[in-house]
Amino acid sequence: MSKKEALTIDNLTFGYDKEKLIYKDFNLILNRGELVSIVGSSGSGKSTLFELICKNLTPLKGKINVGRISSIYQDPYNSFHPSFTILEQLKDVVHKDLKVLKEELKKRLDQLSLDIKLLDKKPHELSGGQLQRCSILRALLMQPELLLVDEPTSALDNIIAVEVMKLIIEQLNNCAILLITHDMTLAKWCSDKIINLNEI
Ligand SMILES: Nc1ncnc2c1ncn2[C@@H]1O[C@H](COP(=O)(O)OP(=O)(O)OP(=O)(O)O)[C@@H](O)[C@H]1O
Repeated sequence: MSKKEALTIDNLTFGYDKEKLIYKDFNLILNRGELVSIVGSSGSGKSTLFELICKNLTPLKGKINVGRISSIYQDPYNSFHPSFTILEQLKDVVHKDLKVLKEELKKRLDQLSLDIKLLDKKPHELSGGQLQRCSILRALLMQPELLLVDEPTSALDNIIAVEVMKLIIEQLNNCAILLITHDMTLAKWCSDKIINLNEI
């Protein structure tokens, strides 16, 4: 994998049932700075692709090479530990001195319309939208090479959703983004390339 590549998928073949393949000799190269959207009807294999990239599933054939990944999922309650505050959990993934982290956070909190006081709360004390913005914040602080984004704005209202997508896209200087979405307007607006799994 060259330095500019964040993800390479070579001849991926996979099906939960070997007789019923979801991917057959599927190829994808995603370079840093690119955003590729994955669209397709329900059950077409969008989440399965993320599971394969995260190595939670093993290909039947083919190879996936990937650098440091962070993910933003639809349901943020599953991605935070219920017993710790948001700040404690951000500190754990970022490995930065608290003072340095707080300086960096000040800049990002405004962009995400998040009040600093929320950081001292535990996940269940936040609304779904607030917690989703915290999961976006955490993913961005991790400085991944590949950002996996699954319907990130479904829990947000429209105005915040556009701001949040803009903030995610600003990360393109440093990393590649693979976006799962049902929203074709959003995909057309932000993607370098759209892969329709109904057509592979
Ligand atoms: N753990 C599993 N075991 C067996 N089959 C599965 C498993 N997970 C998903 N599938 C099947 O694999 C296919 C692809 O599922 P996947 O969840 O990747 O689709 P999707 O495109 O993400 O769907 P949606 O848009 O509804 O979230 C579906 O037919 C699904 O029923």
